[in-house]
Amino acid sequence: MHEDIREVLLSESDIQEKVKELGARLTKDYSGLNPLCICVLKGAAPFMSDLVRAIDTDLEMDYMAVSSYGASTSSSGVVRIVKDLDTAVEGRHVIVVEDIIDSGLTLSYLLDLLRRRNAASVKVATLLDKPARRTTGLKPDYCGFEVPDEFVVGYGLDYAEKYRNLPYIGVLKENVYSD
Ligand SMILES: O=P(O)(O)OC[C@H]1O[C@H](OP(=O)(O)OP(=O)(O)O)[C@H](O)[C@@H]1O
Ligand code: HPA
Repeated sequence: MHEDIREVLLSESDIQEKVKELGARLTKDYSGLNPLCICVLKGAAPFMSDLVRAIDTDLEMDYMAVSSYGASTSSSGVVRIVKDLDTAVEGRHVIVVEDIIDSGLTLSYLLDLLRRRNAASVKVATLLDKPARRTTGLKPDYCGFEVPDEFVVGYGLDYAEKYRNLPYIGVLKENVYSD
């Protein structure tokens, strides 16, 4: 285990088992629909990469990067597109793939945008959901795990760009924040 981690919340095998389960549900729901899976960079990249390999039907992949104006997404709710999609979403069945939904503001913005672009359907698949912090009415359609109101890292999730490569999800030791 990494020396900065206080506690592992979800082990590598917990995550991989859940990814298989979500992949099986998505296979059933999207067979024949050629869905467009949209990865919200950077955090969702490991989940997206594992999830698409657990989906056994034709699909396409695209990537979007967003960032908040000013202090933080959670306070302003204003989101800027840093990298837009290469694919036209009009008429497509879209699955937005996220690592975590916290306040829900990033996703609310993205869902609005995709609906305005006339996607045939827009659903959300997230590995983690932190409902305690939600400021919007947003609920994921496919969710791996609910997590408590703690800052989590690993499997794509970072603190100051670190820990994204951990194969598990954990909570940092207090001294990491003060160092
Ligand atoms: O529900 P919210 O409060 O909007 O928070 C969730 C968003 O925050 C994280 O991204 P972040 O902006 O940290 O970028 P990253 O994926 O590049 O780490 C995460 O990947 C979600 O996109
Ligand atoms: O708990 C979290 N960890 C990392 N990034 C995040 N972005 C929103 N919530 C989190």
